[in-house]
Amino acid sequence: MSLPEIPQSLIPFLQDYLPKDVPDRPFVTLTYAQSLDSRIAARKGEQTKISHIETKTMTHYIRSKHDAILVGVGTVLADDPKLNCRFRVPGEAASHPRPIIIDPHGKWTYSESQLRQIAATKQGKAPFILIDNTTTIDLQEQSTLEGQGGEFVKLPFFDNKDSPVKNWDLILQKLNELGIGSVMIEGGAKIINDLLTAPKLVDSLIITIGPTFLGKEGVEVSPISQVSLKESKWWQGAQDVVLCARLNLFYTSI
Ligand SMILES: NC(=O)C1=CN([C@@H]2O[C@H](COP(=O)(O)OP(=O)(O)OC[C@H]3O[C@@H](n4cnc5c(N)ncnc54)[C@H](O)[C@@H]3O)[C@@H](O)[C@H]2O)C=CC1
Ligand SMILES: Nc1nc(O)c(N)c(N[C@@H]2O[C@H](COP(=O)(O)O)[C@@H](O)[C@H]2O)n1
Repeated sequence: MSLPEIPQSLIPFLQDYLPKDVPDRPFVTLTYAQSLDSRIAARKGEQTKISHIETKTMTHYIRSKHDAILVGVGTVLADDPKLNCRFRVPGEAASHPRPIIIDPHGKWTYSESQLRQIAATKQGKAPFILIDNTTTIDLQEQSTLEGQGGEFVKLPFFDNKDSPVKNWDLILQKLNELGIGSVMIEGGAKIINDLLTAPKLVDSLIITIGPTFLGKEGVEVSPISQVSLKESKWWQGAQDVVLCARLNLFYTSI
């Protein structure tokens, strides 16, 4: 499916929040779509459409500006996503980000995924799958993945079981070594909640808010502690609003 043109007013609106060079790690954009009651899915393990076609196109425009797109294993298991870029500038080739999947225990089977089909048909890139050093890799899976240009990448995740931020330092350092200059992090909830409290690691925050309540069974985004934002601004579309902001280093109370 190809997407319609992006609303022209979104281009200047997003400009200051798109990747630039940052020292020693990739530029990090945290971006997702949520309901009015801060849910990103209606139920655990379920994919829920929140974005209007306008803001979906925006997401793909943002994908086109990043070297990589990262999600957790909970998201690939629930959504079986494509993680490619379906936004086209007329006359230009597609600019697909590299999918990065965090799957320390090796729970996801790449060969059965939609991502495999996407890579096989050159509609996107094969992923880099980040697993723990101690996790055994299935040789057939490895051969399928590597044959398409993807990789299993080992990291000592389990050494930092109680410190998601330490793991994020490792992840971003590894992406830097892999030549990734910018990464768009789409979720899911665990990752978003962790990163909302890591202002030193997140350069831009872009949230789409749709006019819906997903209810108490929904997958909630709510960081463990208070988080305040700076440089925030809003865009109003036909259905959704979009917030661009940056994370404040310290919570500022009134
Ligand atoms: N509306 C939206 O924009 C989006 C919605 N979603 C939804 O979110 C839900 C999935 O969210 P979750 O279940 O929270 O899963 P998740 O996608 O955040 O994955 C969590 C898992 O990833 C691994 N992981 C993540 N960070 C790690 C770290 N720093 N170190 C080691 N391992 C790490 C762990 O195995 C963890 O259990 C799905 O229902 C999906 O549809 C996902 C992305 C965007
Ligand atoms: N921007 C946005 N709006 C929604 O309504 C969503 N449910 C999501 N979900 C994210 O997009 C991924 C699906 O990507 P593909 O279309 O398959 O490429 C999904 O895995 C979530 O990360 N995003």
